Amino acid sequence: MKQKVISLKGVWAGYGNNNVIEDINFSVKKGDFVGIIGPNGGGKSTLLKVILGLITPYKGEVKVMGLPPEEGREFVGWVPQESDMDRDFPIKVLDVVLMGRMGRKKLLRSYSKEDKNKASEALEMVGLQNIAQKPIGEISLGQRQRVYIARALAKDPEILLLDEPLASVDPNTSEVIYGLLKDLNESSAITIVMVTHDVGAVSSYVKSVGCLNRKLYYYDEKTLTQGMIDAAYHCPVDLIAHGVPHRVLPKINQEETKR
Ligand SMILES: Nc1ncnc2c1ncn2[C@@H]1O[C@H](COP(=O)(O)OP(=O)(O)OP(=O)(O)O)[C@@H](O)[C@H]1O
Repeated sequence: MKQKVISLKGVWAGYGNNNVIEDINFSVKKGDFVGIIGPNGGGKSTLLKVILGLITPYKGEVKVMGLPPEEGREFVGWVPQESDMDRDFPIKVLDVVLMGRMGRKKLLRSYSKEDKNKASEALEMVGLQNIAQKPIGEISLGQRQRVYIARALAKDPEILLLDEPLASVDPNTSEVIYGLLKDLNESSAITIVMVTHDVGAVSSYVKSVGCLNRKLYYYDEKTLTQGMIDAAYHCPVDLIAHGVPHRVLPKINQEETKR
């Protein structure tokens, strides 16, 4: 049986008195590619932060690589949501990727030759080695997203967590990046958990899916049922998006849609 690399048991978490996610029971096996979808404010980012140990749950247990998340995140590459950045900030693409190496040791230190090699390899993996010396503010949004993925890969992660990596990226670039993630998952056996609003991408690229709206509807299967979607969104959502038909949606069972 494949090793569980992430495991959450009876996890409740939120901010102050605002409980956001409820009774989450969820595990991810090595080599899986999990897509997490759900409505705005449903708690998707919160779930990722719990896995990273950035938020301590009110109750329940979280393990990453069999360790408490603060220790397990040593093995996790993290691609956060694109945030506003100062385009004039004088930092080069390679410097951004090198930052991924800092997470490996708690102490600040200067970069070693190995760090520099790993950063260059990561840039090569995302096809951007040719712009290593460009200022980060001068590249496109799609390239920047690939740089952030390279920063996560520079850490040599076992697990990659991505929070809507392709929000506001054009469809062609999205396809390239999803293809890259699929390849990393298949050829480098990196386990991936990706939050996305892109149901079409979920249907084409991931191996298992979950819907999160305070509660997680996840059955460790390749199929996403209309029942799961309706339960999470509390309203019918058309799964057949972006012209990608029936990849994950089995024939809708009338009984299930009524549930
Ligand atoms: N730092 C914070 N402090 C207080 N409340 C927060 C904080 N971050 C998120 N929340 C609240 O927690 C709830 C869930 O937010 P979260 O970002 O996890 O949802 P999400 O599913 O990722 O949403 P989206 O799809 O819009 O990114 C929201 O009501 C949000 O306002």
